[in-house]
Amino acid sequence: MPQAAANDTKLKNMYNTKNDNTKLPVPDGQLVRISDYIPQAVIDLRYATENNFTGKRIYSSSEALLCFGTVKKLIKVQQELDAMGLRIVVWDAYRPMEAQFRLWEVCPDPTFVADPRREITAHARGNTVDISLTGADGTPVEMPSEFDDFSSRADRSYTNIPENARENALMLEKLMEKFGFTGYFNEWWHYSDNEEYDIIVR
Ligand SMILES: C[C@@H](N)C(=O)N[C@H](C)C(=O)O
Ligand SMILES: [Zn+2]
Repeated sequence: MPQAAANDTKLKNMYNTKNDNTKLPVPDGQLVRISDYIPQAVIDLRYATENNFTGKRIYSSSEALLCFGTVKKLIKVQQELDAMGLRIVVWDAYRPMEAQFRLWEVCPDPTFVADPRREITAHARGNTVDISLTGADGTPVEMPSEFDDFSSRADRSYTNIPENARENALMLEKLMEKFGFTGYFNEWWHYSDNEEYDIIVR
């Protein structure tokens, strides 16, 4: 069987690894731990640390969660990266609305933080991820800016940045789009799944 078909079969047969004894298929809207399905991913959940633009720990848990439907797409992205010796870095994933309000208090600028008073924001839908890349040994791949660099360096015009950084960000963008994600113009790291799910929070 060709590799791509084998991977699809594996995805279709995927079960919730946490409750494996139940053998129940996981609904696409179920929030699952990314690391359960993509062990190669580097989980660096910044809002679970003080290393973020607020300088405070916003999340009590360091688990990076996404809807299973979105994780299935991210698995395909990682499978292509495997062949290049690269790993995804997850800087943020599911973000509860309370956390969105805390980020908004510190940076009430809708260019860089979605306004939680207006809508259920993208990260709170469980289908949005803040992502970068490392090499196989965890060495960061050069990108246009640091995470949450709230300046024009972060936008997808990819101007006034080193050529390598532009090429790397564009490679990631092409791959994410191939598997059903759309990037947010003002932040090269922020991608939403083109599908939305009826989110099931554990
Ligand atoms: C705060 C930043 N990491 C981010 O995710 N911004 C977008 C616009 C959001 O808040 O949804
Ligand atoms: Zn984001």
